[in-house]
Amino acid sequence: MSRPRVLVQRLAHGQGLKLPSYESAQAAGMDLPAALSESITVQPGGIVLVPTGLSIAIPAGYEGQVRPRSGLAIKKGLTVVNAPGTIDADYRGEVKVGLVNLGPEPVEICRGDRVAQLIIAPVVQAELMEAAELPASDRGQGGFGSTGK
Ligand SMILES: O=c1ccn([C@H]2C[C@H](O)[C@@H](COP(=O)(O)OP(=O)(O)OP(=O)(O)O)O2)c(=O)[nH]1
Ligand SMILES: [Mg+2]
Repeated sequence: MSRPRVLVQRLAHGQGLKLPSYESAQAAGMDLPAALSESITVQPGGIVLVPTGLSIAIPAGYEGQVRPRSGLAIKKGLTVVNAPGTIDADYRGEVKVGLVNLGPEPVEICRGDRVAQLIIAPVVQAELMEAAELPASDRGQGGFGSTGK
């Protein structure tokens, strides 16, 4: 499968940091670095918006998803507060990572730490068509556990 080309611009405060890359042959995500000038500590329950020092241009028909790294989430409780974050193809601002500390201890984040991962995925834009009635289905209005445990 051909790879969509994503342009990446390193911002001034991202200079010197490693560009995100796929760390294994079939990795789905590229880790995003924290482009902090100095370390920060996220208190339990605290939310921080972490710069990556990167702006990207994703081709039309794709999106970026900012997802947690499982190691950080499971070991420390540090996860993406709006997971999965959405990077629109037409967004040219800095990619930022919203993190929340769900763990019991403060978590320190240092410059260069890989705090989340970026997935490039195809998207479709639908056409909404207003209708007075919807076509019947077997499920109907059943949901929220209607099929049992
Ligand atoms: O984790 C994220 C989520 C979003 N963004 C950037 C890229 C995205 O294209 C833009 C808008 O995101 P979203 O649509 O989720 O936020 P919004 O609150 O709806 O803002 P807007 O009104 O600007 O769309 O913010 C990030 O850098 N990181
Ligand atoms: Mg939006």
